Amino acid sequence: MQYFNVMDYEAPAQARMNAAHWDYYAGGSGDEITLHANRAIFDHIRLRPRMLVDVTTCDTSTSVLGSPVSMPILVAPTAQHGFAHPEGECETARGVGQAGTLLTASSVSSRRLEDVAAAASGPLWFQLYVFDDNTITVDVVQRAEQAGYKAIVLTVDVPRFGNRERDLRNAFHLPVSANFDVPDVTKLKPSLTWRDLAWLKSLTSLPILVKGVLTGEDTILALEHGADGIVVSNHGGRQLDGAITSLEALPEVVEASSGRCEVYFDGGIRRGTDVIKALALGAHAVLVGRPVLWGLAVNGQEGVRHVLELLRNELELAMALCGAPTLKQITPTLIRR
Ligand SMILES: Cc1cc2nc3c(=O)[nH]c(=O)nc-3n(C[C@H](O)[C@H](O)[C@H](O)COP(=O)(O)O)c2cc1C
Ligand SMILES: O=C(O)C(=O)c1ccccc1
Repeated sequence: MQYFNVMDYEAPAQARMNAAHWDYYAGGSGDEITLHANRAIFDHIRLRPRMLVDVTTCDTSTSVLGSPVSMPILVAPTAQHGFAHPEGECETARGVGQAGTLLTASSVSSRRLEDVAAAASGPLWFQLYVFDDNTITVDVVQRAEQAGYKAIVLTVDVPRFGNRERDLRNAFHLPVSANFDVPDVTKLKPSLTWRDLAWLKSLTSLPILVKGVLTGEDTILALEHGADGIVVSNHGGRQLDGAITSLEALPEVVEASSGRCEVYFDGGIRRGTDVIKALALGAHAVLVGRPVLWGLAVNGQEGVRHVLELLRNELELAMALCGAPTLKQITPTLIRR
């Protein structure tokens, strides 16, 4: 089997995995309208390439909140990598490190955050879910800081767990996280508000990104409450079905941020040309969720590395064909109005 693009990993990953675990990874909420729209929207955005620019070398390297990475393509937090590989997030971390980029480790993982850090060779961010018991948050944030994670990514689009009908049909329940002793990880704190961001900031000196913002209004609130970065995301179509796609939301978030913080993007990235479109609309970098899990399931760290390397090579080619040999040259003029 040869893998020419990241989609080539999807069916082989499904074939290797338990069916209920596959559905958990693949699925969205409700009618999966937002899940599908996240992909479809990219087809409606067309590029305006420029010609006769010297593209002998196209440089994909950048830095994210100060950490150098080989490409503006990071790994999104996804729960329970143990469904895809016995070594779970430790194996993912090895592959991500080989690709020279950054892993956002989920709160809800098969391996402890300290073990993931020990396996990593590149920078890490820690994704935070807040549960009712504040002592869990205090403990996990301090441990992440201690273990060398470079930022906290607070996910704000799960006041309640989305309606994942595939999981209901499969009678699938998430196992406990290796990180903390919470019996039901889907019972997040529904009373969480912007004011808790200030409390979170008091717990750590790490920068805090807010993940799951889809409006200019919330971008302004996030910045007012001390956010150091935004991740535009609809949670891969797994929370509010019918929510706006991340790509549609991106311009208003970028505008509302008015250059005060780095704006990140996730949802539906499967091609280098998807990356260039998100960057042209103002994303500093993108995060990739499911394709990394496919690579992990098919071929462990090597699969993770290859999925990321495929995207990097496609981005590099797209830069050349757009006449944008540096990331700085990827601007809104690349997008048809
Ligand atoms: C199986 C799975 C588990 C996820 N778990 C988390 C999580 O623990 N925390 C979080 O903030 N987002 C989680 N997400 C959302 C991803 O971070 C990301 O927003 C989304 O997957 C991006 O879309 P993509 O899969 O199309 O690239 C999860 C997504 C998937 C598919
Ligand atoms: O499955 C998810 O998308 C997810 O983000 C999540 C939320 C709470 C617990 C475990 C995973």
